[in-house]
Amino acid sequence: MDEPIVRVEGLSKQIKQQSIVSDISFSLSKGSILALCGGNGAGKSTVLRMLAGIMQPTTGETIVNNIRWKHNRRLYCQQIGYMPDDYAFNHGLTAEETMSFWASLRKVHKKRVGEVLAMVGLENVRKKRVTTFSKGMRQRVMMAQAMLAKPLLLIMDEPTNGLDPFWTREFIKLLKQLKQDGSTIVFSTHQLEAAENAADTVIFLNHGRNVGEGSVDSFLDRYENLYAAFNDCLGLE
Ligand SMILES: Nc1ncnc2c1ncn2[C@@H]1O[C@H](COP(=O)(O)OP(=O)(O)OP(=O)(O)O)[C@@H](O)[C@H]1O
Repeated sequence: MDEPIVRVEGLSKQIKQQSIVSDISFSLSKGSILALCGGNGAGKSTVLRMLAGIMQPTTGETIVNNIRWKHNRRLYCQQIGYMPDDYAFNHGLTAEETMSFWASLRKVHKKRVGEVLAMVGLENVRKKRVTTFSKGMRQRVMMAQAMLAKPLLLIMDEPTNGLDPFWTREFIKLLKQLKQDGSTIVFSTHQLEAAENAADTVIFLNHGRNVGEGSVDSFLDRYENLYAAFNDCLGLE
C-alpha cells in the first residue's frame, strides 16, 4: 500500500462508563473508499465523529495527511469535509444562501457553490428554501457542503439515507468520480448494496467492535453478497 493518507489507531469511546466504540484501527491510501457497515447503534456515527475531529476519543489517535488531531486540530479539520447524519437547517435560507454561508466560513470562492449544487443536481432549485426540500434533497445539500472545500478526506454519515434509487445510483457515480479526482472517502451505511457498489473496502461494526474487514472483492470471492458476509461475521444465519 502507498503511504496511508488516513490512519486510525486504536480508537475507543466510552460515555458514562459505557463502551460505545472499542479499539478501531484502519489505514487508507489516497483515493480509496471505505464503508463502515453496521446496524442501528453499531457505533458508525461515533467512529465518524471522532475521525472528523468533532468528538474526542477516549483512547486512540486519528491522523490525516500526517496531521495528528491531538497536535493540530484546526489544520487537521481543514483536511476534512464532513456530512453529518442529521442537521437542522435555518428556516429562512435558500439552498444557495445556505451554501454561500458555509462557503464564506470556509473561505471558499462563491463560484464553487454553483459547482457543488450542480454535482448533486440541485442547481435548478437553488433559490428555494432548504426547509421546503424533501429528506433526499436535504441529504444532497449536506453532501454538497461536505465537498465545498475539495477536502482530501470526505466523511459521510449515512449518505444514502432518504435517497431514491436514481439518486442512490447517482451518489455511487459521484463517489467514483471523486475517487478518480483523488479524494479519499469514508462513509457509513446499513445499506450493504451501497457499500458493495461504491466501496473498495468495508469494516463491519457490531456493538462498537470491528467484527470483520476486507476488500469488497475479497468478500465477494467468498460470499454471494455483502449481506451474506456481514451475517457470517456476526455469526448469524
Ligand atoms: N452521547 C451519547 N451518550 C450516550 N450514548 C450514546 C451517545 N452517543 C451514542 N451513544 C450510543 O452509542 C451507540 C452507538 O451510537 P452511534 O450513533 O454511533 O451508532 P450508529 O451505528 O451510527 O447507529 P445508527 O445507524 O442508528 O445511526 C448507541 O447505542 C447509542 O445509543
